[in-house]
Amino acid sequence: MDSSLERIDAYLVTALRGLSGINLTSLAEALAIATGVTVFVWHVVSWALSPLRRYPGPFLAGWTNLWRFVLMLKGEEYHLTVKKLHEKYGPVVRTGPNLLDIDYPELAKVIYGTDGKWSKTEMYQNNSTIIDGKITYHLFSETNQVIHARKKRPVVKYYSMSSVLALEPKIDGVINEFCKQLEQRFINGPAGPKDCDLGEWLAFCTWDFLSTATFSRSFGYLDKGCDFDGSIAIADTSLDYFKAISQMPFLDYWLDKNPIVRIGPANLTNVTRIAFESLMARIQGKDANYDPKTHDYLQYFIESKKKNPELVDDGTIMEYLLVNLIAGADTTAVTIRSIIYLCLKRPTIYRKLEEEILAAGLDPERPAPYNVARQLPYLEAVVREALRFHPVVAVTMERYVPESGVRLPDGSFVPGGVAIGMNPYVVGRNKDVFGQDAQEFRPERWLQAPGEDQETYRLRRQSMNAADLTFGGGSRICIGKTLALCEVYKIAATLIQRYEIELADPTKEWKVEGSWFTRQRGIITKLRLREHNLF
Ligand code: HEM
Repeated sequence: MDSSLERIDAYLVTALRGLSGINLTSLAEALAIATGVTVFVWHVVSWALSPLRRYPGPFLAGWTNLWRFVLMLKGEEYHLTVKKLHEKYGPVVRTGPNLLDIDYPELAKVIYGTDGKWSKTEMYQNNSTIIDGKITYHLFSETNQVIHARKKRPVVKYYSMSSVLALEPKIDGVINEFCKQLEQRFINGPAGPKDCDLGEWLAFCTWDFLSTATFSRSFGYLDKGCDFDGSIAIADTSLDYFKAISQMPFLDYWLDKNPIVRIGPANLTNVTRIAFESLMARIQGKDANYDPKTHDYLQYFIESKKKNPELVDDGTIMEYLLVNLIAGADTTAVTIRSIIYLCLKRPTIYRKLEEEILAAGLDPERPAPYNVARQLPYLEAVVREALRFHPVVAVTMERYVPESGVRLPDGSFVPGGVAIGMNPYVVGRNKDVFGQDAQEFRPERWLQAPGEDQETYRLRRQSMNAADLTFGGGSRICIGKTLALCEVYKIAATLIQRYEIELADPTKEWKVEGSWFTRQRGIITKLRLREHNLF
């Protein structure tokens, strides 16, 4: 035993002597070169063997995801660049070593289908939190279709039309507060009328609305008139992080999910605290904000736990609460901003919309009822067109091709495991579906044209509906679509019937930031109460 230890000892000494003879700088250089060569060879081999080699796209994108990561970091450019690439290369563009961005509306129902075969890629997984040391995914970020279905089943019915309409009194309460604040601050204030950053106020309204609909407690942005706890700004920063990191998802494990030092965007601490406090108070029967006469999502989720104890626990309820707030507030604000701004920029369209809303016989003292606003054909056309023209989500919504592969309309075959996706911005401008003027904002495209027969209109509308990915599609379609549209119709109709709205400087353009939520800034307006509202 002793002699073998001595032998190992002697061996180590010799080895160390040998190492000390080597120039450490040369060793480091050699290692760096070897690593570089290995990475290079690996890239060349992967590139040469890739089944996606035949598809056109930016040269760098075929080699590394850094191309799209950097593009996203730059901000506003992503969807515009991808659109230009489609104009240059056609319907299939390779935007990553394993990613194709396609503009084949006829495949929308296949890729975003209900059969559960096309799963989301890892790009979604970064939108997650660590709970008890474990990364936890929610309805939006869960990529496993079976687990996703298990999460969705207990709550999906609470987003149906009847459940949403049961919340209408709550929506009305927030719209009344919104109008009260606008009038006090920008119309009837002590210093007289003032310009209003309507875009910013719409965010205060939709955040307060979502918290009221979710746990009967307003965050208080409308009352305070500012992002007083910084949550709206944190949500923006988190999305900026998410949009870039989702292009190279593994980076998230070094940054946000780093177990040693977390290097990610700030957490939505205040939002999480309020959600947690509301849950605890409600379970203990001490929630003073809750009026059992009108339900809210927290109550729906508690009900779902009672009915499905094997699927829903308090942790799952927290997930449901937070995803409502994260996914539901800014998205709705972006949509209402688009409706108001895009129409105000085109006075003929705005006047037509105004005339229709003013002729609808709405009670000027109350927020527009959803069932009336939803029946206005021109408002419907404007909402559809605003979502198409300025989709809230303008990234490639990636899905993995199932094992069986898929044949594209150009005849080429894409094997299983490749990531494919469509971008609502690109597909929404497809000229075959939306017409030669797809680049224009023209709500009339959603209406029957003069002289167009009923059947032609039906088919045209059907193909536009099929290509409309503004709320995603299939089993992963936006769960909050009905809730969002109820809010959108009510707020747009109420604002237009109650106020004369003008852009403070009609020559000024808004500024669009980002692609995961194309949020806009700089919608500065002048508001005046309409005569009939001077009660
Ligand atoms: C006008 C407003 C909204 C728009 C345009 C919108 C858009 C979208 C889109 C495009 C997706 C699919 C993303 C993908 O597959 O990559 C999505 C998913 C989702 N949205 Fe929305 N959304 C809106 C409002 C809301 C609201 C109000 C809520 C909740 C209260 C919500 C909750 C969700 C959730 C949970 C998902 C993931 C669904 C799943 O994967 O099962 N959204 N949304």
